[in-house]
Amino acid sequence: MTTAALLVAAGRGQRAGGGLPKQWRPLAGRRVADWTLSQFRALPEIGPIVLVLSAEDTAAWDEFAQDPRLILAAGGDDRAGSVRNGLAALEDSGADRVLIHDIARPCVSARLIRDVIAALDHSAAAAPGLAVTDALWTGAEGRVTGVQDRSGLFAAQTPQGFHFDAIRAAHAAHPGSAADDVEVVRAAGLTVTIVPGDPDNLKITTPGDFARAERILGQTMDIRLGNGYDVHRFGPGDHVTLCGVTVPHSHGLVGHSDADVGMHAVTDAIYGALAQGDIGRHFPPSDPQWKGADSAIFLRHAGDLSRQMGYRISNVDCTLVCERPKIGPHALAMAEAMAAILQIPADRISVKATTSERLGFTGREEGIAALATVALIGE
Ligand SMILES: Nc1ccn([C@@H]2O[C@H](COP(=O)(O)OP(=O)(O)OP(=O)(O)O)[C@@H](O)[C@H]2O)c(=O)n1
Ligand SMILES: C[C@](O)(CO)[C@H](O)COP(=O)(O)O
Repeated sequence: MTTAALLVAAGRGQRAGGGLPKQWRPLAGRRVADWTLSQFRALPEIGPIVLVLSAEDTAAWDEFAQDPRLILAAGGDDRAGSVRNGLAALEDSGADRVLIHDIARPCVSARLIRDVIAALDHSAAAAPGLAVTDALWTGAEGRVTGVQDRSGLFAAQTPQGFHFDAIRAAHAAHPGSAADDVEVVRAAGLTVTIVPGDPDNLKITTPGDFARAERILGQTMDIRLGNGYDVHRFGPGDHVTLCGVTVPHSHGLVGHSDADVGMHAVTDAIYGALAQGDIGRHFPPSDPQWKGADSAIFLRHAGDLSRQMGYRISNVDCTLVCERPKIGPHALAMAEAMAAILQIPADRISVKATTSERLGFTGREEGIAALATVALIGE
């Protein structure tokens, strides 16, 4: 079975205000759309992802066209039109099932997505619904005019899941507007299974919803910290390599690789945050192929592993401990070198130095020590 995700992101977000359409506005450190996308990307059960964009959002088209995982489709006049265009874009993708989701629901959980997929094993259509728990009134001109029986009422959420042929046929047979895709398949005579919804899976609709979504995402943020420490002794030579930068010096550093003590500490901090051992485990010093190796290989591996495990590097702080050489004039270049390897902005990396007041092995200039801390954030 191949399950596709179809994310509708072509709305203008007029009720949310704020100038920019709501899906492109920041939320807890990323854009709303990035949160939603990353929830689907992270699940191995999800195959192709269609992102439906408005023709007006030209910067988004340029940005997402670079992403090989995504199929882009143009938005329609309303949500249903956007869904139809997204389904057409999936025609040759081999998808048997599709989950249709509002990009404006960034707090969707992996649990909910999986529950909808599981329900599709025994139903051609399944969607999350929240049983209404508040009393319901009718009202006019600011006054209650009546009460409404709430029994059997549900608030509809997304992702709404369907067998692909069924939803394609239903939309073709009912090409008008509809509040959601459940309405479309019901008009085509399908039975829809209700999966328990999630109160946190709100649709950002009005300005106040941003603060609520931020609180929810803040609570569920998966943050991992790691530390790294390394030491290399001085030996003969005329330069040292520190955090990827060649610094002229009266001695070199001795090691199995290029002895880049700073980069080793940062690499170990990333492995530590991921609970994936240390450099020695991934690149054993007993293995001759790493003799004199460029430590960028180690750091790149740790950065790639972090992405594969679903974490982005939030920031890195590295301290070099030595009397000499002076680090300050090279600190920015060091941050930039490691940022290029890790594919993160240079202002998320700090390299600084301290002496040990001529105490101990660093004080006696027998070698250089390095400490590093990293923070990883689950995507
Ligand atoms: N022509 C449209 C209209 C809506 N949507 C998408 O449908 C989802 C649910 O719609 P809604 O919350 O109403 O979003 P907007 O239409 O952007 O909001 P508003 O009605 O306030 O303008 C959103 O992810 C929105 O981007 C879409 O892809 N194409
Ligand atoms: C699809 C939906 O999110 C289910 O609750 C909802 O129908 C979208 O409604 P809107 O009027 O487009 O916000």
